[in-house]
Amino acid sequence: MAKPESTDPPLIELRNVTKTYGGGVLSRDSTVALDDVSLTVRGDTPQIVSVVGESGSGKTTLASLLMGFIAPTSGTILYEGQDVSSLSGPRMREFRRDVQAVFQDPFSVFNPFYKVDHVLTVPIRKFRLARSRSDRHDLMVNALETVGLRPDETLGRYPHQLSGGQRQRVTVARALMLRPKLIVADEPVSMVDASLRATILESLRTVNQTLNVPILYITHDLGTAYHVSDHILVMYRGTIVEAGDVETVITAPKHPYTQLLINSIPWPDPDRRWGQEIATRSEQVTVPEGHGGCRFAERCPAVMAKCVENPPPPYLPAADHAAACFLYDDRPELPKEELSRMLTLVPSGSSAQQGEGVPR
Ligand SMILES: Nc1ncnc2c1ncn2[C@@H]1O[C@H](COP(=O)(O)OP(=O)(O)OP(=O)(O)O)[C@@H](O)[C@H]1O
Repeated sequence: MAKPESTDPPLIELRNVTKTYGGGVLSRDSTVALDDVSLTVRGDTPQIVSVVGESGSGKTTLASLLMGFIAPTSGTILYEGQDVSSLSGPRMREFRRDVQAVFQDPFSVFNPFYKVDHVLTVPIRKFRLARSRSDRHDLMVNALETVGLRPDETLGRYPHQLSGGQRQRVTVARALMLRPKLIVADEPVSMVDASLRATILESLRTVNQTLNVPILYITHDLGTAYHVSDHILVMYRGTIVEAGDVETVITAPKHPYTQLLINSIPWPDPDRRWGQEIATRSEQVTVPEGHGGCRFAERCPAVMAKCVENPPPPYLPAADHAAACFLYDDRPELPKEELSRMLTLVPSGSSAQQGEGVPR
């Protein structure tokens, strides 16, 4: 059953955010990486939400905006109801603590000349998380154990003495020591061997379930998204084209882009029927260059005349399942800013207990 929605302002809210790189909005050289996206991330629903889409679809841009690393070209980003661009020093510090990142390259946070401990002690000092040496040690041990690492085999070592998977789990430990309200993991397993991916994703799952930390998992890999997440957002060229419960979206995708994406993947279980029949064209349509309609029109096997006139709003082809596609224009329309509300409507199904981790 859905939890009653909290009246507190959401942790982060994107309102009509567009991000354009290079040359200004009207320049021919500019790239619209994110196009008028509205999204709400509530910190009180401990879910793992995956953001999937092919390379260049705007996933990292979305993540960077959510973390305040870059500013939007237009639109507003709110942190607990306050415009991020006007946060005072102390509020910015809270924001930086509340939203933690786990990056693609686990090497990027390690200095090869310092022991692994350094990566953990820096945030402890910066955010004054411990009162004494032994407090600090307990904090590190606790965090490492939560992500499945043995502290005696991790502390005191140099980065090169750990495997890629271990290093990435140290970065997860580092993030969770701060008891964040959200972890944004941007392709956290793409640079490690396939054999180590499962352990990293498992550690994220553990953090999510034992400490109730919501996680935004950015990936181009639908397989891991399916296995690890509760909900999924599918992006195509800077827009969210489909969103919903992961099982529903993967097994019964509605948007032709998601259908193509899913059908192009060799799923491991041949007996299981993934995806759906791909929607096909019922009318002959010429897609003019530079049209202002659906960004997927050029590639869409089901393109219709109206698709090149206006961008489709998100419709609700099924309960808690949205697709921005005119194939569903006989279904209720979901106001764009409501798209992400779906992420809070369906409970995660996890039996997550409030964890006993590090006190805030
Ligand atoms: N700093 C930048 N300067 C110019 N263009 C950029 C910059 N960062 C991203 N872009 C462009 O914006 C678009 C979206 O990029 P983004 O990195 O957000 O996509 P992505 O979905 O994360 O891709 P990938 O999966 O390859 O990381 C792409 O066309 C990209 O080339």
